[in-house]
Amino acid sequence: MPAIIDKIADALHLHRHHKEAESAPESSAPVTALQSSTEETGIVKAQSLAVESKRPVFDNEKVTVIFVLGGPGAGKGTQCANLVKDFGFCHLSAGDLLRAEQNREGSQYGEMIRQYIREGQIVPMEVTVKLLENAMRATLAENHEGDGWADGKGRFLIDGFPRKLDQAAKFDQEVCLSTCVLFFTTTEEEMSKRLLERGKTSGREDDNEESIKKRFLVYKEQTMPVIEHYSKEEKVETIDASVSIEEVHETARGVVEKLFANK
Ligand SMILES: Nc1ncnc2c1ncn2[C@@H]1O[C@H](COP(=O)(O)OP(=O)(O)OP(=O)(O)O)[C@@H](O)[C@H]1O
Ligand SMILES: O=c1ccn([C@@H]2O[C@H](COP(=O)(O)O)[C@@H](O)[C@H]2O)c(=O)[nH]1
Repeated sequence: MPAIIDKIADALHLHRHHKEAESAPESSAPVTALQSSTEETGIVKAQSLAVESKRPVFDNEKVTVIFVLGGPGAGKGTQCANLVKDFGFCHLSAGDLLRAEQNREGSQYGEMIRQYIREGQIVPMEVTVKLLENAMRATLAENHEGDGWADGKGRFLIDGFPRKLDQAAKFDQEVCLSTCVLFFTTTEEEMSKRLLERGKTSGREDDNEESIKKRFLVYKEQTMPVIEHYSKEEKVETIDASVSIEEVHETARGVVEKLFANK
């Protein structure tokens, strides 16, 4: 394991394979209780102390995870916001969680995250997967109201993740087996135009020409293999994102409706 990853894993207590009992598949071996750290927010918010186990933290029979992928600026965040209104999902953007951690006072990962994001590179998966797991746990503990949230159930749109094959494997095996991938596609030219327009007001350090080029390259080299992987498992729903926001939304809503109808 490279030194930086090892250091992060140590800080997150990942070498101990902590797991919690809540929402885990019933057939698995019993585990001991959850212990929360004193920290209110951030990566180490809720660490669990449990016996070694390889099962996912959340049971995919109860917790639905839909990954949302597509190139930078394809419109993932925009469509997630629409699907939240339609279906009561909890929308978790991996990029937003990383930016929040980057800006969290006292975070030991802040500077590292900033550098990765500026370069369009993928932050070491231990950090991102732990942020997602913590956010899911916190949401499930909130007693969220609405369809799909009774009796320990939940439904999540995980936006901009997994960006790399190793993240996909880690999340599916250790956090929750994903149900499907919504894959938004359009041309690089269109994505670039949208990002540069967004960059006029977003304040994002990576909405500039230089970072955008790097993000496209990382997307092609590292994220496309994730799409190919899930395509082989017949989990990918490809949605044309070149049309208007409303038209993309109609298609996306139809896809999710079908998915829930068959669940
Ligand atoms: N179908 C569309 N037509 C035109 N503009 C769009 C469309 N969808 C999204 N946009 C605009 O494009 C920009 C990028 O959209 P959005 O932030 O949803 O993309 P994203 O895929 O989440 O980006 P990133 O990967 O960088 O997080 C936003 O300014 C949004 O308003
Ligand atoms: O799983 C992830 C997701 C994102 N990143 C980094 O964040 C930026 C911005 O992501 P957006 O989805 O566009 O908000 C991305 O370019 C990566 O640097 C990551 O490392 N891992």
